[in-house]
Amino acid sequence: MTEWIATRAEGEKQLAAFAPRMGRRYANGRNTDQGAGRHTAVSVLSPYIRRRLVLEADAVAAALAAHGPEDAEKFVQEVIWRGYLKGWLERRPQVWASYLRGLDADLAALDRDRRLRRDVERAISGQTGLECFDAWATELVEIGYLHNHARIWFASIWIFTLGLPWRLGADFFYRHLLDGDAASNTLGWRWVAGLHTRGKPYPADAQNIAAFTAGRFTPRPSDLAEVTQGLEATEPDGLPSLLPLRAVTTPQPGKPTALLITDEDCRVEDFDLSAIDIRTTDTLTTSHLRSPLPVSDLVHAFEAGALTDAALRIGAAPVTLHAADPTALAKWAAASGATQIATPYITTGPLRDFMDDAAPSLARAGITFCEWRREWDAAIWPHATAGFFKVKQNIPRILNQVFPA
Ligand SMILES: Cc1cc2nc3c(=O)[nH]c(=O)nc-3n(C[C@H](O)[C@H](O)[C@H](O)COP(=O)(O)OP(=O)(O)OC[C@H]3O[C@@H](n4cnc5c(N)ncnc54)[C@H](O)[C@@H]3O)c2cc1C
Repeated sequence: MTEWIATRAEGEKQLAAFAPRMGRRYANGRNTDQGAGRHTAVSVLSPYIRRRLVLEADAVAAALAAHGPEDAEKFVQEVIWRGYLKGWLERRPQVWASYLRGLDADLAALDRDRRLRRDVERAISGQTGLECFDAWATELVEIGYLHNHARIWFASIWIFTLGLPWRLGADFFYRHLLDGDAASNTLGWRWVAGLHTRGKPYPADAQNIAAFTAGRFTPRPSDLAEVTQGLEATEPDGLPSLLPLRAVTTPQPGKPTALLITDEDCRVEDFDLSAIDIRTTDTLTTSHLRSPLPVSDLVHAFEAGALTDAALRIGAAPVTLHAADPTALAKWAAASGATQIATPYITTGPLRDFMDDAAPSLARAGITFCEWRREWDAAIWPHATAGFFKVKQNIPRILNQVFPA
């Protein structure tokens, strides 16, 4: 089993080690899934980037410094793709809410339907008999990471060959991926299903799998379903309308403050902490909120390590709150005399939902919930209104905003 060290220092060490490979080598090799323990053509930085133990801006700066804008283009685009998906879901949080409703319905069906339960159990335990799929299911559970191409093939086979409900597959990923992220995961599955770029589902193809797994897997074409249409018909109303970005209240200097660290962003030292009057600092564990089903121990362990590291870096004792009762947040802040909670911006997903549930008790206790939003997000999200193309066109402007001359 891979040993994951969930610290900023480890993430930055891996970033530095991968920087020489962020140029043409990445562009040419990134689509090949070499298998567990051999993912050297991609960075495997996602568990760090997901928690901002490594910043997107630092990864992009390293690529540009080592290779220049032309050769680093692919790597830069992939990192910005993450920001695009995050921004897209910020502008359409209804898609997250409908995922949750659909997942509840799918889990209820799983309880009722013995055959569905058997088929899902076979899929997630790697016992379908389809060698590549079974190997990816095992890699995901044992290591907590899958190559991007494997995620795409796996999702396509889950939906179209095995005919299983897509949200149960997304939930399986979310419970096991160390980089599990509401936007990247939900929208990744929706993209494969033909719900993101509507009408363009992704068909897993036997030849393509053989070519891009370096021959490790050679499924027969007849093993895989021919995909003639996606799941668009399940959402006849199309995509919900675009909402404005959520307004943010920034922490006020001078007000007694409870500083909250979550695995949404484990680099609180980047914000001007000296300007605020911090009365208490705590970490909040939230990984269990990813799913109604149990979340992998690897995910919990990575979160615990990241939170401890984040607290120690700012000289705070890593005291841990557990996100269970939303009213506990107001009690925790009030006990220290704080009138505001300060934390890095919380994006659409389970933690945001928890904070929404906490809002009434915070209001009753006179506590303002405040967030810092990073320049990286502010630069990308306004462009994340439709397809990636619009963001891609604006990459020079985005980079100018993040790295002013
Ligand atoms: C069905 C499905 C589910 C996915 N679920 C997640 C998820 O929960 N969390 C997650 O971070 N990514 C997810 N992805 C996107 C992508 O697969 C991973 O980000 C990538 O494989 C991470 O590996 P890496 O760090 O080696 O990537 P690299 O290729 O080294 O890329 C560098 C960084 O760019 C970002 N990135 C690269 N490709 C993508 C992409 N396609 N979408 C979004 N960001 C990208 C990541 O932050 C990554 O760490 C999903 C993709 C699919 C198809």
